[in-house]
Amino acid sequence: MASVITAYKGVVIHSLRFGVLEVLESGLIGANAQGKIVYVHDLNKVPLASVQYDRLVDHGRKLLLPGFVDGHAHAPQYSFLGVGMHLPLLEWLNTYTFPHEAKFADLSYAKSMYTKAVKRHVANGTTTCSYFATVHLEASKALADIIQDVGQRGYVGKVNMDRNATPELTETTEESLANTQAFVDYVLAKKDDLVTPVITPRFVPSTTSTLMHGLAKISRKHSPPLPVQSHLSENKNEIAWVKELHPDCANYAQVYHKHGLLHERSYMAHCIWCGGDERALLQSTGTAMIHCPNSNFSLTSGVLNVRRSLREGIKVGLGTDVSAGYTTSMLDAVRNTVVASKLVAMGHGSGKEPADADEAPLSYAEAFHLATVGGAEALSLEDKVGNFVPGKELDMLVVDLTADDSPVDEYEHDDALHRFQKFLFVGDDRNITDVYVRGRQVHHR
Ligand SMILES: O=c1[nH]c(=O)c2nc[nH]c2[nH]1
Ligand SMILES: [Zn+2]
Repeated sequence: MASVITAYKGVVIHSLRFGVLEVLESGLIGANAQGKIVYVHDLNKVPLASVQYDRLVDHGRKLLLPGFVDGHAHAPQYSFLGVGMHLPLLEWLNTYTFPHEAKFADLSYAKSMYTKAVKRHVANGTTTCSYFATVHLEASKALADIIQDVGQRGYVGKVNMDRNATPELTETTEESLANTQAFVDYVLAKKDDLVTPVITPRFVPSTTSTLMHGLAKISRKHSPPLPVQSHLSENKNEIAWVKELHPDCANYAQVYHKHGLLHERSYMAHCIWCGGDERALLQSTGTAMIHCPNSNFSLTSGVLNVRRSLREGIKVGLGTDVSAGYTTSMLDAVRNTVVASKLVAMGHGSGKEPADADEAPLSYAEAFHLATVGGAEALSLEDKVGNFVPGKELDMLVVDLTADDSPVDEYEHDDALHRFQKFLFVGDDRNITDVYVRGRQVHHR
């Protein structure tokens, strides 16, 4: 029997290629009962009467956009979102992050905080999110359960730390590996491909060589390997510390590589200060960068030259980095990506190379591509999400610029692209009326 098709009518805007948007003023997206996109039509060319569907949802002048992919967020850090923005990385970790993360030993506290965090990300239009949990096994399992209950597409990792953490957060190497294996087994036993376990060494200073080797082994036991997420070259003091800990390695990225942690399903937050050799290593291993500009400004870490990384063939996605970044909103990541690229264009990029000052800033279409398709590529989800290409799954936002409490005004002279730009730069979660993941509605306001 043919699958039931639901057709969504509205103003369809999505990114086909870097900087290339498709805009359908009168668009129609069809999805089957499994949530797969079966067609996208331009109703100015194809009459509605000729299209097959079982149910029509008419969103009128509302925008239909692909959901955002947040490539890097710390779910426990939602508990102090907006606090501590006056400190640089290492001081911020010791003063705020570690004490707050220690509280996730308490499972009922963890469940309550993780529920708030995941719902807030979804309400802001993040249909796919890659989360760090904490070192705690039970709380990490609870985060995976909550992502599944809410219906978000989630990548989730139990964090590993067996050195240079506070006593409450320091695991033994054996415990860290055993609990990671238990976490992976727990998530895979769900047999739900919306929830994926991720190997999550916090960063080089907090993981010993033995632990890094063991984690790589857990990842590479699978084919394709389990995803690996971590932090790389964020802050100059952090980089100097890594050099002290691993004097035999030429650079920071080389430490992960030497331990087997860079492969086609690895993605690293920040990468601000990566030199040419490190970037070449990321490119050749298929490791993606997750650009988190709000975090990079907030912790005074630096400014990544995104266009150069893309030109060199490195996959780039965007992240909020909650709560070194002070919002769950990927709209903010889009805006700050544009701002960071303008700083680079004005010669203020980090790890400067002569070409920096000639770099063109990123356009809104390019930044939106990174927040959707780029993130999907970074997480190896490009065959499933990122845009509305038939065969992919329907992860979609319905955006109403005329919502009662909308922060945006629209006028008769605003065409679809003007309205889209207004949402990107002025809109917020009040404009996001509905969120769908794999064709299932997971949020409505
Ligand atoms: O932005 C960051 N957030 C963190 O929690 C963290 N841990 C190590 N390095 C980090 N960077
Ligand atoms: Zn982070």
